[in-house]
Amino acid sequence: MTGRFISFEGIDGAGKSTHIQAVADWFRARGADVQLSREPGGTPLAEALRDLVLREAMGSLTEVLLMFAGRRDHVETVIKPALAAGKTLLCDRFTDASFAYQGGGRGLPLAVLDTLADWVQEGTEPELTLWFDLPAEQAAARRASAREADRIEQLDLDFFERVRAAYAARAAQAPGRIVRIDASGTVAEVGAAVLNVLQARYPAC
Ligand SMILES: Nc1ncnc2c1ncn2[C@@H]1O[C@H](COP(=O)(O)OP(=O)(O)O)[C@@H](O)[C@H]1O
Ligand SMILES: Cc1cn([C@H]2C[C@H](O)[C@@H](COP(=O)(O)OP(=O)(O)O)O2)c(=O)[nH]c1=O
Repeated sequence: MTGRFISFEGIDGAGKSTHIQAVADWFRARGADVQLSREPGGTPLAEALRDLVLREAMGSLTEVLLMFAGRRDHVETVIKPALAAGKTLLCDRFTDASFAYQGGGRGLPLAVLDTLADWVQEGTEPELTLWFDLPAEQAAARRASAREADRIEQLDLDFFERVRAAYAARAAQAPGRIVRIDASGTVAEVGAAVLNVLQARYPAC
């Protein structure tokens, strides 16, 4: 039995977390065994690494190695077993975030990221990625009224525009997997766009 692996991406404040629960409800209403997870994090070890990476000052290469170290543990101990058990695994961020943040934002060479992704994922890849796309300025305004900024969220608008551009480049390379959601509308409008994608993608559900 092989489950479904769906990831949620976008710059901080784009609205991923707001919509992931509705997607879980949509699949559950259709009989799926849904499991939610997130990166960085998703296992006790990876959550400990998340605390470090979002708080401690470090270089870009250290940052990406910690992201992929956590991802390896997550893939091995959570994602692969969930898919083997036929579950629908919804993950708040996955490897596209490393290409966007550490590749686009920090400027690390994409060849390094490709190698890390090959080693760490061993072919485990989302079948669908919902990319919540929003201008950096609008995302920053949403974040400002919602929460205190962590180490990465404190970076400037230019950083987040580079991250956004890197997501766009990833989407252009994987048009069958990554679906862009215009996240600039109201919560209801964005939610409707998400449901449209699900209905088109899983008509038999
Ligand atoms: N479409 C929207 N319009 C206005 N505010 C929104 C919208 N979607 C989410 N928000 C708010 O913006 C903030 C960030 O949303 P969140 O879902 O946490 O983003 P992310 O998980 O992508 O960082 C939250 O306070 C949320 O309530
Ligand atoms: C998975 C991943 C996340 N990140 C960053 C994006 C976010 O700024 C941060 C934490 O992600 P996230 O949990 O989505 O933050 P929030 O719920 O506060 O929006 O980690 C990377 O830089 N690289 C990665 O590979």
